Amino acid sequence: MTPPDLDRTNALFLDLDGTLLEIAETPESVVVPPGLPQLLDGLRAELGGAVAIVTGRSIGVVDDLLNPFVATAAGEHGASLRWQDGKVEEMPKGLAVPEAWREALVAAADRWPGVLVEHKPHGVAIHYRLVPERGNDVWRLVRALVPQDHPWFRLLPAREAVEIGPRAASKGHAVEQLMQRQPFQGRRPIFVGDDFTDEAGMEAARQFGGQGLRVAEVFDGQPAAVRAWLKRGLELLSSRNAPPAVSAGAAP
Ligand SMILES: O=P(O)(O)OC[C@H]1O[C@H](O[C@H]2O[C@H](CO)[C@@H](O)[C@H](O)[C@H]2O)[C@H](O)[C@@H](O)[C@@H]1O
Repeated sequence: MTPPDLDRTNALFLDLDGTLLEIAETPESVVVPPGLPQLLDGLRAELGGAVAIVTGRSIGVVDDLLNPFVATAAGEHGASLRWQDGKVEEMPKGLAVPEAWREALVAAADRWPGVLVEHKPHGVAIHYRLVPERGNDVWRLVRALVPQDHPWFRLLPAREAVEIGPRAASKGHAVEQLMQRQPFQGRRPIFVGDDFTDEAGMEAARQFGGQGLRVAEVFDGQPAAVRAWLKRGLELLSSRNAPPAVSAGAAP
């Protein structure tokens, strides 16, 4: 499948890791390609503001990574939502994983060199990319901590990681929320993602008459190809907006 040409009726919902950014060995070692913040800013200007980052990262980390671009964003898989006017909503407010779980994960990471714990305001991720052979131990531990029927929290499989986060949060719900307000309302959403948690975002985009694009299927698994598509999209949108060229000698 080839990705669609962007047009002015679109809204963009973009996942970060594995979609806009190449996967790195650790969460901190991702590299933001030069020009990406400016590319996102240009798209936002051409799409009347309708560009959102929908990610598992916290919104604070998104700001650090994409600086100086300050995104409309859903962070922690939809547990927090920042609207275009900068207002942040937490869903549900004040809910964070129990300290005892964080401590158990940190203690395990101390015992298992290479296993990393990433704390977030609502949730926590535990990564085993550096030591894939620890994957089973990590999963056993988180399953013991978080019962399947826990009323508030649930496990989310991630790429060489597993996360514990609020049960009520989902990227699909985040897209639904954003689509109900300007500047997204009434547009045709395109959600681009690479991971299990992105599927709900893609489904929500389809429900609103748009598309969900899987990086593996549409972009050969390459974030660079996603960025190239966005760059072409920006050129297309800007050229359609440009005043018609006047050839020499033509009437003004
Ligand atoms: O929703 P996303 O924007 O795709 O974020 C999902 C998680 O991405 C990060 O972890 C993943 O990327 C790391 C850097 O490339 C990689 O080292 C790790 O193995 C991946 O699981 C991030 O650290 C998490 O907080 C996000 O939830």
